[in-house]
Amino acid sequence: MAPISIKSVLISESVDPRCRAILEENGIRVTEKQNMKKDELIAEIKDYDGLVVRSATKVTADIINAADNLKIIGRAGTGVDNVDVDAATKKGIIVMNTPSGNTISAAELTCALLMSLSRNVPQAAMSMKQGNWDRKKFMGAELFGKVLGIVGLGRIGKEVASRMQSFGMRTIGYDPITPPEVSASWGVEQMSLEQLWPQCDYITVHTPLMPSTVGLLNDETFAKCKKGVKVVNCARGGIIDEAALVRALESGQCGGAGLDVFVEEPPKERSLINHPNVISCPHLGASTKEAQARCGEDIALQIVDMVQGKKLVGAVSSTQNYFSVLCYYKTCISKDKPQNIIQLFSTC
Ligand SMILES: NC(=O)c1ccc[n+]([C@@H]2O[C@H](COP(=O)([O-])OP(=O)(O)OC[C@H]3O[C@@H](n4cnc5c(N)ncnc54)[C@H](O)[C@@H]3O)[C@@H](O)[C@H]2O)c1
Ligand SMILES: O=C(O)[C@H](O)COP(=O)(O)O
Repeated sequence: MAPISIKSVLISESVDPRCRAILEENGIRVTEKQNMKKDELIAEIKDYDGLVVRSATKVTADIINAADNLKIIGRAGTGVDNVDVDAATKKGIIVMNTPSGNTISAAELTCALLMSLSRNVPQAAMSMKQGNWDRKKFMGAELFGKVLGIVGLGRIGKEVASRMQSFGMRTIGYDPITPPEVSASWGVEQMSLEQLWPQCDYITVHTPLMPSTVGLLNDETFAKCKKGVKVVNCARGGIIDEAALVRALESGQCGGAGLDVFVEEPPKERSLINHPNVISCPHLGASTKEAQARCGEDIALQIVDMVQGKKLVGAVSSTQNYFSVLCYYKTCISKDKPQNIIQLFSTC
């Protein structure tokens, strides 16, 4: 690939210091500025060739349109739903992510929420802090022998499956791209969502947020589930419709929810978070030392590879790494024929 000149990079969120160090070692000037207001970003973005973000910076079309010199948007993490990939592609800006860097951390948090839901750990801990000793109220249920439905059998879905199988859970799942024989080799039986909903004691979602996954769990699909099903969302707010979830919790159709992500972050609407059967975290899936070190390092190395004209290999390992692979190739190779990556993916 022809080298791409990147002299200055803005890091707009808390990214591991290795990111800055690697970029600077390679002669790239780095500015770190957190909590920038949208107008500030619009005013300053023209000064940079590269932008490194996590999930909090909303890289909207108006920011991209003001980014006269931007060549790359690097997402130190997985989801790129906070980046207007379409607008970036039209402007010839490459969008890259580091999708495998936080897989294990997100999978481990998902398992922690599943276990916490089964044994009411956060509620019991809170009750103890309040001076109580309530052994009856927090009666739980074993995970052993229960059915876990995994919607989205990519990197994280696969890691969740193997961990929860070790607890004796039966794992079933659905994914429009991962072949059933592949997921079967990791012990996940694939089936249609219609078949999956009524069988699950627990459901966890691990899809990207895109039009086809918004509200995957809604009033209609909750009604198809077992009464008392427990759900976990460590993927993106909105994959489980929040208003439908409140209604399902109120009616008892949903017996509990473990949520790491929300439509609005931080959420202003408190009815979900305050519900006694909801346990929640402030988007902590990738918040481990290890995940942050990997993501910060990976994104810096990927940028340096581009500066040096190297082919992007990095974490690219399967068709599921669609943002890294396709955005890279479509902007570098098919610049004359920009395609909407999300549409392309959802029609695969
Ligand atoms: N909470 C966190 O901090 C955290 C951390 C890492 C990743 N995530 C999020 O987790 C999600 C999954 O990440 P990943 O690395 O496993 O991604 P991945 O690309 O490896 O897997 C996603 C899978 O979802 C499948 N999929 C797409 N549309 C679907 C649909 N309609 N129904 C069922 N499956 C569908 C894809 O085929 C793919 O296999 C992303 O949204 C990501 O942003 C959150
Ligand atoms: O998609 C991701 O990588 C996760 O949601 C993590 O987001 P964060 O980098 O803002 O923690």
